[in-house]
Amino acid sequence: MKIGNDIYYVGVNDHQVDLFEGQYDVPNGMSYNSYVIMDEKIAVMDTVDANFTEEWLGNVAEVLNGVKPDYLIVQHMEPDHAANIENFMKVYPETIVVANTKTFTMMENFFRGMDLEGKKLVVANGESLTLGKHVLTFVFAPMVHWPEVMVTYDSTDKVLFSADGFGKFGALDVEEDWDCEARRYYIGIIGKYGPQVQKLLKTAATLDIQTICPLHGSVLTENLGHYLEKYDIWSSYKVESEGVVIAYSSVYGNTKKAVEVLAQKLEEKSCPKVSVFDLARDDMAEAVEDAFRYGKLVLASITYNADMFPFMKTYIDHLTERNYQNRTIGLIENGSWAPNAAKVMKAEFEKSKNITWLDTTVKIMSSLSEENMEQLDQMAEELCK
Ligand SMILES: Cc1cc2nc3c(=O)[nH]c(=O)nc-3n(C[C@H](O)[C@H](O)[C@H](O)COP(=O)(O)O)c2cc1C
Repeated sequence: MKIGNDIYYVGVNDHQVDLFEGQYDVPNGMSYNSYVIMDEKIAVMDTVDANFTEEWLGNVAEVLNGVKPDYLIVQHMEPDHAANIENFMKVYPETIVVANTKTFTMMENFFRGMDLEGKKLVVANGESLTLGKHVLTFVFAPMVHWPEVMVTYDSTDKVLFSADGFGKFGALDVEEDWDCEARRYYIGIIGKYGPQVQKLLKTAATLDIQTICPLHGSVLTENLGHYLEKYDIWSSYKVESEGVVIAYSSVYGNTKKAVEVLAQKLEEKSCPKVSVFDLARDDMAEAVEDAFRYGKLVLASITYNADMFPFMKTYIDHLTERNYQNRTIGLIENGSWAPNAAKVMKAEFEKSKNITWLDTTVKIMSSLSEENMEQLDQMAEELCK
């Protein structure tokens, strides 16, 4: 695939991956993107995952068509992109590896014994490399999402090679909505680093960008304002859409019943969107994604050894770890002798910024009482205000 005049896509699709980054379900697989810029000097942008060495080297060789590459530019050391640096250098030993100091340090640790003596070009933030027609400028983007990350701007074709930024789950041979899987990817993987992404967006706003080439997911060529706006919303922790997420943990079904009653009441009141998650069974990353997408959240948990249920604890950890803020939360607890889940769930958000708590907390003793039904009514009323 050709992008612009001299840029070629040489990435691969992965449909074998079981969990991406050890935790994310990727039903439509994953793509590991890599690009070749053919100019007077030839640059290869990043490598791919260790399971795709031959396929990727084949893609690169096809584009090179017998010519030797001059540079291998390494924007990010995470192994899904960087695993083949040594393999590449074995095939093309005269290549100069272009990276920043932090990247080279990580490279030494990942590839012990790889000798890059005389084959390193250490670049500084804002430094440029001229390939011929193409001038590449390196912009450091620490913690988007590792500390060594840099993105690369090609001012000739107005392309931003954005590393993991603007990436998504899903292989490129599967058609799917960008927003949904890019949001789940962003919130899950980069969500913690909103301020760093905001900083990068400010730099990006000063550049004339016509194409974004991320390391995962589609190359973005049209309507770039849409993607930039989404990244601005996500990285500033703003509410993206009106709606209520209800996340629950239930063993015997009574807390689940309360959640169903609440969801029905909200729908009767024409709540714009109600998104319900059983935290033991549904995709945790999607439940996290939706909590950041919508403005209101209800957490419903049984009391479990004077604490909340373990899946709920994990869920709240995922939220607070990613700086969950600027939102409204309501609580439903259940217990058969000393319900305590609401108190412990609330305490988890002590350090979270700008959380509004619903006045109504629903306290269930084993099964739903008439009073609980009224409380659920009040809760629905508050959520729909
Ligand atoms: C392992 C375990 C520990 C529990 N610990 C408590 C507890 O500390 N306090 C309490 O009031 N109930 C406790 N319960 C009882 C449940 O919270 C209670 O039965 C609740 O109504 C279950 O709701 P559900 O029908 O949605 O599963 C415990 C239950 C289990 C299985």
